[in-house]
Amino acid sequence: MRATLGLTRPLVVRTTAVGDPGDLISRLPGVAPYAWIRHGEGLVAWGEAARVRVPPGPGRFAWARDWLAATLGEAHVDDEVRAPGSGPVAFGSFTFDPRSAGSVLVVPRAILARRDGRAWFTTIGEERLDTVSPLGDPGRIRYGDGSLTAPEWQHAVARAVRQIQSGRLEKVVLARDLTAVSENPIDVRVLLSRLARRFPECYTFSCAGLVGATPELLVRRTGETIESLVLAGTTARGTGPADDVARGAALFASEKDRQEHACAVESVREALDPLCSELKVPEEPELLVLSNVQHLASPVTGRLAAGASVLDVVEAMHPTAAVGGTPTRTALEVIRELEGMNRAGYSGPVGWIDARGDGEWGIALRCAQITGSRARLFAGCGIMGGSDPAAELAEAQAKLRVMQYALEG
Ligand SMILES: C=C(O[C@@H]1C=C(C(=O)O)C=C[C@H]1O)C(=O)O
Repeated sequence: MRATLGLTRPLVVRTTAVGDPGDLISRLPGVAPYAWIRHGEGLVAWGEAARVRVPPGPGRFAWARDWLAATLGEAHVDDEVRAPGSGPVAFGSFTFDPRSAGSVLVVPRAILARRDGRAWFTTIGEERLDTVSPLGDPGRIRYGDGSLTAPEWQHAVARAVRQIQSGRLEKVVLARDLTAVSENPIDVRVLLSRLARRFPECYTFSCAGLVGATPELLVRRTGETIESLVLAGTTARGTGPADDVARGAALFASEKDRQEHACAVESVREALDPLCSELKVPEEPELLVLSNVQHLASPVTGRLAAGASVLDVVEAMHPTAAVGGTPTRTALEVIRELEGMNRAGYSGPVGWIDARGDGEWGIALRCAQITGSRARLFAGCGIMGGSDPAAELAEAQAKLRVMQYALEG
């Protein structure tokens, strides 16, 4: 059930305060990096003190929680920082579909972190900071169709629209994939630095080969406080400032996008309400402008009623209607029927949790699964009764450009 990778048990963990480490990503020593960075703050990590595949099924989050409790609970921890993300941390990626294999939790051997002007370094066993290997450029990239060609995917969108119009469901998110092969092996660190530079307001992440920059925070838990940023409703960036503003205004005025957004917000409210003594959901969304697209966004905050860890909250929330649909169960069926692919970790929860139960988890969007010199890129769109398949394809392509940029520079 669990791999100890040659380390003695219990894990011996030490966190020490360090001076400003500079750019966190440039401190990653080599292959298989872990990362969670926004505006230059967050965690980078490497090595594996413990790693586990989480078995698929409805009880997967509870299983992961038990594994974590057993692994981190018995650790000997010397933590002079005592902040969210100090001491031992597990990075994780869960598949979108509870039936799919591929969910994983990893406790790295070394974690370098910065938050609110403090920096620290956590080690499990003998790990040092000084072994950065040279970065490798992926070279030329060749793209190929994923599971469906563009016309096939548009056809799937049209079928979803008909199902919505017939009353089977209200909203469904349909995604597509694209394959890429690079000339040289892909150095994840190169992708991470490009993403963090171009999308500073997104969460640039890396966990077990799943790499991306997501704008969507599923949940951050800091003690009793939780925060979430719900996104749904998208338009392209304009050709200039005036066009940008006009497109943003049109997004706000679009009945279809407002309704699509309302479905996502409602799903988050329903999931969080039973866990919270206080929950603030804005009445009106705001606009989140990224370098490739603009989204309707609703920042939600809450106070947890009783001792739920961030993973408990993730369990209650996933999948929100930002990536599944409304109603959830029917949307999952329609996704399985129409998408023709396994989403794997795309649109699943990705993030980290510490031994106190604090952590940050995003929805794995604008991402790719990287294996050697191959990448599988993903993007999806919320489909409503009034959706136009060609417009949805264009939106998916705009979202795919995030990872195309990361690969090509
Ligand atoms: C599904 C994706 O994005 C989601 C869908 C959105 C939409 O349809 O408007 C917007 C943001 C995300 O919640 C994706 O990026 O792949």
